[in-house]
Amino acid sequence: MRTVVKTDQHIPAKDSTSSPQSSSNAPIVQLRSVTKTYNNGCHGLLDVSLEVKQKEFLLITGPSGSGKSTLLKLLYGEELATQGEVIVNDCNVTDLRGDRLSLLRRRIGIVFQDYKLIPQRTVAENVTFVLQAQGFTRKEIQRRLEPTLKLVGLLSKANCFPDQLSGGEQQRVSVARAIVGTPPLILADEPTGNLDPDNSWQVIQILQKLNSFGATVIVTTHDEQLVRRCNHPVVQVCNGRLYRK
Ligand SMILES: Nc1ncnc2c1ncn2[C@@H]1O[C@H](COP(=O)(O)OP(=O)(O)OP(=O)(O)O)[C@@H](O)[C@H]1O
Repeated sequence: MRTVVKTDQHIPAKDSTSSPQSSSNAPIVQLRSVTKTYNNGCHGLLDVSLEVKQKEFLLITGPSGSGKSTLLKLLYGEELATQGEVIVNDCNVTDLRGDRLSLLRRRIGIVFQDYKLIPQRTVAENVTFVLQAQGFTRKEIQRRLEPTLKLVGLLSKANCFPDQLSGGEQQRVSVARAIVGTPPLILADEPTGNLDPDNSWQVIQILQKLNSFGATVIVTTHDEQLVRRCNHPVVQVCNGRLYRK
């Protein structure tokens, strides 16, 4: 059996005024004594500290309602911490608004649990939509599209619409959309939540490939079997508190 250790006692936090990190061993994500209390008084996270180094592949596990999604949402500024500091790419996310928050999000690929695909757009359009919004040239978009669809095994489905795809295929479109801009940080919220074991493993392998190319990957899952199969570092969230497994 694995030992469970409270991370908020064991994971060091760095000074918030530190200069930009350049070493590949530098943290890309830091949570320092973070508490998130929602407006209705519900605690999403309680006094959580965590450091994730560049190029790490971290799994966040825990039961439904424990705080996994809250943790990821704090990292891309969808939710703001009630207390503590959330540092991503040397930026204090709590202080970011407007353009500066958009800039940070461009450097984060997000795989949503419910895919969030646009039903009226094809696979190719769903994947390239974000690049267009970010001002990539048409040539650059075309250069990126084919290898990305190939990587997720959907080249032959480029012109299909989401409702013509299986759940696993739709999830892989959402993975393609998250990675096509080659972000240094990928956050995947239950990317295998609705998938069978084969499709789940396929998605994990795609994320592992991106990780081998240098991306930091953080994946939430409640699938203990998948956690054992992956053999990556794991932290567990229980009732809003974080433990290292
Ligand atoms: N917008 C919100 N307003 C109020 N409470 C919320 C909100 N979002 C989440 N919560 C609460 O915060 C706690 C953590 O929720 P969160 O979605 O982070 O859990 P989770 O571990 O991701 O769950 P699941 O595995 O079911 O997705 C839960 O008690 C939830 O009810």
